[in-house]
Amino acid sequence: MAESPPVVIWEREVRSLLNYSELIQRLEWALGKFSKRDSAEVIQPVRTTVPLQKHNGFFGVMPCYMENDGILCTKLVNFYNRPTGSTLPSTQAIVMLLDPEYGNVKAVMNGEVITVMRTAAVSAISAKLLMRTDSEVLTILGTGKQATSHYDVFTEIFKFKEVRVWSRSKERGVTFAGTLNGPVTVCESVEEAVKGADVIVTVTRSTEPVLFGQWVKPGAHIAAVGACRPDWRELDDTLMKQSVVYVDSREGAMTESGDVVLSGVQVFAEIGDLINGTKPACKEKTTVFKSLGLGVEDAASAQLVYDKWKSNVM
Ligand SMILES: NC(=O)C1=CN([C@@H]2O[C@H](COP(=O)(O)OP(=O)(O)OC[C@H]3O[C@@H](n4cnc5c(N)ncnc54)[C@H](O)[C@@H]3O)[C@@H](O)[C@H]2O)C=CC1
Ligand SMILES: O=C(O)C1=NCCCC1
Repeated sequence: MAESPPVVIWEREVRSLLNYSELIQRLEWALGKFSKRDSAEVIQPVRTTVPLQKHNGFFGVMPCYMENDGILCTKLVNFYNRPTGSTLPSTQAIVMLLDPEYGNVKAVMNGEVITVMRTAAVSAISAKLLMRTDSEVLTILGTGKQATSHYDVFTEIFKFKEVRVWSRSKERGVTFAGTLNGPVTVCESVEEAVKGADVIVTVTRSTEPVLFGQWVKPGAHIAAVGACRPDWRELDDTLMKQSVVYVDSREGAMTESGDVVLSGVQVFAEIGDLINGTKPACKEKTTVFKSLGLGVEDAASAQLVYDKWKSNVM
């Protein structure tokens, strides 16, 4: 019997099928499985990245197999360091869900929505586990797509008294603030934005440190999302060295994170270790969660989209 052609689930539909509360649950489940290093649970190599030198970008391939759950998936993602003012997209992605037994592609999905939402949801998981319970001030550095998704999930699941944003251009900061569903303070400098902040999200395309340890309040939690190449930085050595460092994947961090590799710090634990209860959450210390993005996050998110799509059509 010939298999059916893949279903195509595109941007608007993916967005309508995903919500942060279900996504967070699925991602906690997936990250916990990932950190068990049990090949029947998750096989997920570090992303293969091909440089697109001529276009100042990278092509990433992110496969993942969850045997016990029958989930086989890959994401193809292109990401670029576009010059300021470029109108070309900085990230493009598709996610493919396959049948592990038959081998066919079951679904092809828009990957940009999955990427922005799952990344923000994982940062929110890190904050749930690592920020102090009395946290009041959230700062977001960067005003792109990830800044929006991080604002959305952090304000949906936590109650901050103040949210601050910073962009290299004040004008962009003000424009960005106008797109959000709530009040934010637009700051002139990173130092002003992070002074006294309890939680700091870095979502820039910078390749040099933008956040310096001397400005960060002891005990703050930092979700560091940009700088996904081994020679790129968002955080300086001082901040890395004064923090307890958590990552999504140890192998990924040692291969892809300039903040980890170039500062020479030891990774303390994976977020999945916290979820599994095999490593402690050092909430009283300054904590950095270095996020790079994992195929297992895309696989869990895509399966959620597919399950919900199927339940709608049946
Ligand atoms: N950890 C993960 O799982 C993922 C990480 N990323 C990374 O997150 C970062 C943000 O992604 P998007 O919001 O999609 O990008 P975007 O292009 O939509 O926004 C980037 C932001 O960074 C700012 N920026 C650019 N160069 C800068 C510099 N030198 N210093 C300070 N700010 C600068 C831009 O003005 C803009 O506000 C990127 O580095 C991207 O590669 C993206 C997807 C997943
Ligand atoms: O996980 C992802 O997807 C990405 N991570 C870093 C760079 C852009 C895409």
